[in-house]
Amino acid sequence: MLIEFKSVTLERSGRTILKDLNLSLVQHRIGIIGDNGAGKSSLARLINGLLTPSDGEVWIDGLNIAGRLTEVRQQIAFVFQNPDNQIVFPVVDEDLAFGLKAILPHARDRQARIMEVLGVLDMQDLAKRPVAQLSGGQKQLVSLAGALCRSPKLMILDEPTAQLDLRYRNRLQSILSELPQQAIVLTHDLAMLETFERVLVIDKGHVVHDATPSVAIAWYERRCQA
Ligand SMILES: Nc1ncnc2c1ncn2[C@@H]1O[C@H](COP(=O)(O)OP(=O)(O)OP(=O)(O)O)[C@@H](O)[C@H]1O
Repeated sequence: MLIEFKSVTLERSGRTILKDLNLSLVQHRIGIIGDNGAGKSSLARLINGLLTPSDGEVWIDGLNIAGRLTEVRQQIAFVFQNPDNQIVFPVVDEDLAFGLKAILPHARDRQARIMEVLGVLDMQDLAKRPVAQLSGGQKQLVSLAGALCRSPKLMILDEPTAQLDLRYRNRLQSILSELPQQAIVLTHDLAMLETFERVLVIDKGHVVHDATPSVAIAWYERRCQA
């Protein structure tokens, strides 16, 4: 997908969060890094219409997303930093099935898809578990499974490794490397992005660096040491 920010400014509660952003995002793997509060999540939420620009426009594949939110959200899966924002139903497979209802009308097909994706994540044993009994990392994986089940055109992952142990963090990295879809990853786990095509550094609502991972990460690390 081609995601374009055209002179986008975002204000919330009277504060300018993002200022006059002009961006064209088309690469298969894009990382977004920056300090806490820099504006990464806000930028990502503009892409699927969870936030609306105060000024300017966000376009996807040549069309302004304003007024096309249902269509845009069918194509873009957003995995939130806090999985509690995403998981609605009390049992894992019920929650995953709900997200699939519009795509797979037959319960048997939904269950097959769910077990396939849980298998990829090596977490089939969680299918019948109550969500309330899951650890933070397991909930993060259920959110990820929900996104993968729907095979969206674009996945936006906000801090996907924040609660994962090393084994699952590495598994996520390998899943991402094989995922056919486009992905935008917001993270403080800089090593995750080494194989990406492009990394943006956000600071105080501006894109302050935009380069290949090795260049952008080295720039950001130097800046953090200064
Ligand atoms: N509802 C809101 N009203 C006012 N300001 C907000 C609101 N939500 C977020 N902000 C502010 O917007 C700024 C950017 O927040 P955002 O969550 O986009 O940052 P981030 O780069 O994703 O941070 P982190 O790495 O800590 O997740 C922060 O200063 C935050 O306090």
